[in-house]
Amino acid sequence: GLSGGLHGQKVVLITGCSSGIGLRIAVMLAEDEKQRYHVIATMRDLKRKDNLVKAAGDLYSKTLFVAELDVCSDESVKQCINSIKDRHIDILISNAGIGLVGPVESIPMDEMNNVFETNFYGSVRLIKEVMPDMKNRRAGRIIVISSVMGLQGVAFNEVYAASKFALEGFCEGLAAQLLSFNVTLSMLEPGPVHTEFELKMIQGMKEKEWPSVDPDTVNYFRNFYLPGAVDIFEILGQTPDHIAKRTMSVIEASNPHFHNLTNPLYSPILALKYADETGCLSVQAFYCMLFTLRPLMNVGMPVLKYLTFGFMRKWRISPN
Ligand SMILES: NC(=O)C1=CN([C@@H]2O[C@H](COP(=O)(O)OP(=O)(O)OC[C@H]3O[C@@H](n4cnc5c(N)ncnc54)[C@H](OP(=O)(O)O)[C@@H]3O)[C@@H](O)[C@H]2O)C=CC1
Ligand SMILES: CC1=C(/C=C/C(C)=C/C=C/C(C)=C/C=O)C(C)(C)CCC1
Repeated sequence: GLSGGLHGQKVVLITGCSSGIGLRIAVMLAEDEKQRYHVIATMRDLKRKDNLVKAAGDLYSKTLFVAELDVCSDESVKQCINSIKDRHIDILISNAGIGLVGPVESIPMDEMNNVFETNFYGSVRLIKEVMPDMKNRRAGRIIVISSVMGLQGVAFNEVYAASKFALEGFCEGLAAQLLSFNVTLSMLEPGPVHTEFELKMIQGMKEKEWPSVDPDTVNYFRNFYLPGAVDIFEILGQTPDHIAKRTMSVIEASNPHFHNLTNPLYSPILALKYADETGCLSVQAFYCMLFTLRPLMNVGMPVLKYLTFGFMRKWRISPN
């Protein structure tokens, strides 16, 4: 069965565990020395479970169990939650998500819908199904994998950022409501993380044609944004392991925070938004870093490095 593990074990359900961050969180919790967690690692397509099963090794069927769950389907979510003993979930980790990069004018509306259906409604659907039981029991933890792009937009990622902004707004309201039921809700806001997400975001974009987009925009995207994004991942990229450790510390905290930014090197970029309430500072700085500084003298990235490493080095903070 999916649950009914050792006495006193916490039941954890995680979405999107076929790869990346979800896979690492599932395995790390299953590897807990004190075996405190009964992990239900879910994915939409069980044919993709091999990497997870291999990473879990001996723990598969001991502390880690695999189940099917597609966050885009009401039926799939209900079926999975109903299959759990007493529908009892102590810790819910909403991780499943997809990226979307490229000039807005080239993206069909149904692709935008799919991103919202997965990243926003996918989390909403899951939380809506699990939350009433947590409220009833007056206990529970919900952790949502958001993104720095849930707090600050990035050029050519408009729709992805919007889906994560939506999630942040939804969860900020809910977190306050849930406190009176002793249920905590926390967001994780990672910057770039080396997963399949990165491959899809960068590799997948290099060969792509943009027939319906004007040449200037295509030029900005291909020759300014993409190399910039490659640099950002190279300079700031974290491992899924880092995000899993951070998730673990949120789970174990007695009073978990609502926002949990995982990458101290990204914080100075985010600080631009909060340093100037008119919004001009961050919009202008992004414009300069992306379109003017970088190509002119190839100083865009040094500026970024100064913003991040320059400020942070003296406090000896590293991305991993
Ligand atoms: N990598 C990064 O730079 C960052 C990622 N994030 C967020 O982290 C989360 C995990 O992404 P990451 O591990 O990097 O990327 P991956 O692409 O490696 O993993 C995404 C996971 O989500 C799953 N998924 C997609 N659609 C659905 C669905 N409808 N139902 C269930 N599962 C689904 C994928 O399954 P399948 O294998 O079937 O496609 C996969 O298991 C996402 O929410 C992402 O937005 C946040 C900040 C930075
Ligand atoms: C190119 C470029 C940028 C790109 C940032 C990127 C690419 C961030 C990626 C974040 C991810 C992948 C989050 C996932 O959820 C900045 C710093 C905004 C400004 C300078 C130029």
